[in-house]
Amino acid sequence: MTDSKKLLIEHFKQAVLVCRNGEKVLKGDDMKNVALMEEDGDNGISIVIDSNGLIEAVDYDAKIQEKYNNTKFDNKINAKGKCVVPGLIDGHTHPVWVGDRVHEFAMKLAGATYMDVHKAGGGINFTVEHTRSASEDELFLPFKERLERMLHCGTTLVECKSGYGLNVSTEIKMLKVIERAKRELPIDISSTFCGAHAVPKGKTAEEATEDVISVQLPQIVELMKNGELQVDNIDVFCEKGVFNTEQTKKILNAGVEAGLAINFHGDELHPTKSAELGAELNAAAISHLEEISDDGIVAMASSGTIAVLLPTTAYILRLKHPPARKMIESGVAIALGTDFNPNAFCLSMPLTMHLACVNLHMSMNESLVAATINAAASLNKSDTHGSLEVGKVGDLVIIDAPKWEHLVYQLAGHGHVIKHVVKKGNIVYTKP
Ligand SMILES: N=CN[C@@H](CCC(=O)O)C(=O)O
Ligand SMILES: [Zn+2]
Repeated sequence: MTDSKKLLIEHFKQAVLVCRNGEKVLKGDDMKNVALMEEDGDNGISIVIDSNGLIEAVDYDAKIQEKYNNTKFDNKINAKGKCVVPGLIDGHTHPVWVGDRVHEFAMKLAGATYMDVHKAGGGINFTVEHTRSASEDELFLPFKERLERMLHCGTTLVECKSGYGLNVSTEIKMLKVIERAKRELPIDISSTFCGAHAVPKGKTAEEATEDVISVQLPQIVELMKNGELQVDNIDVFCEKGVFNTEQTKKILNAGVEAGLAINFHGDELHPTKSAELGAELNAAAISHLEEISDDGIVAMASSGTIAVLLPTTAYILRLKHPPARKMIESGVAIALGTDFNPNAFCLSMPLTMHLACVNLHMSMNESLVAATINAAASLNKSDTHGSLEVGKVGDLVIIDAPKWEHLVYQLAGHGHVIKHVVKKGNIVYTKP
């Protein structure tokens, strides 16, 4: 009697493992060299995914055929001439909301800045109004569609924030909608409480800080205790005119006391010494960092805090880009995120990787590392995600091209280039 496995993918041309020796994060020159296997003449490469959806073997066809000769597979894919990369990981999104902001895109194209729109009552506060009055079902449906579109772009693990409630009932509603997606969709989610995403109308920043710490967080902790919510990270928008460094520190510390990992917005529109603060607090990750200081770079390199860079933000808002090269050369680990939100409507990691290459001057290898193992590390998940190594989840993307780089090179071409997306050994998307 032979045991059966979930999936065999065979005969492919390149397997981009990303890591080979269980590395949890890649920095500096190590971001340049992704671990890769190439077919050897007629001997292609195969991957076996076991009945639990974990990677059991990655090797040349001949070796796999010999070892698994008598094994039954639920599914087989002949990937001759194709390439395989790990499932992509989106390190930063705001995907739970209703009420688009296409009108604001027009305003920004006409010259308004992000803060002009925000101060005029638009921006986050516009989305808050719509999201507060939506039911859980009304929030879930567009969220589900967005997650499905992310999956079709190759994303198999995504960080999802609350933050369009700014009061306890709507923040909890958003986090519950995220829990429902975890149950119903074949995508892994790292859930982030971002009750300090903006100062709600009618409150000062000081009052909002107090509300997040003394009202919102304790109720979320109760729901975590009784199993209704499973929240992973705490986030704050640390920015001039939003939450200052002192307020940010208080909220992040309260999050840590509640058992959450620090993963916050900082140094985006103005320098706020967010990088220095995150390093001091041993943050898992800081996002944006367009305005990071030289001291901030040094501090993040020594604390090991991951920089989640969001090239769509600077692109859409015509801001200066974060100094990715300087950060990489100084030893800061870089991850990437789409920053999907009503201001930056981008669900595609391949497009984000392309922008990172062109605008942040990253190489394609660096962009893949940033979209896999380093993004996993920013979510404390690089033990299980982010590379094609034995024992990790069987999440991968099969690329219909002779080199994996076509995923990045073909600008907005992911719909054509991605043939299959596999989540835990299940084929969850096949190009029509
Ligand atoms: N900067 C703060 N938060 C978002 C924007 C959210 C919004 O505008 O709705 C970001 O990461 O870009
Ligand atoms: Zn954001």
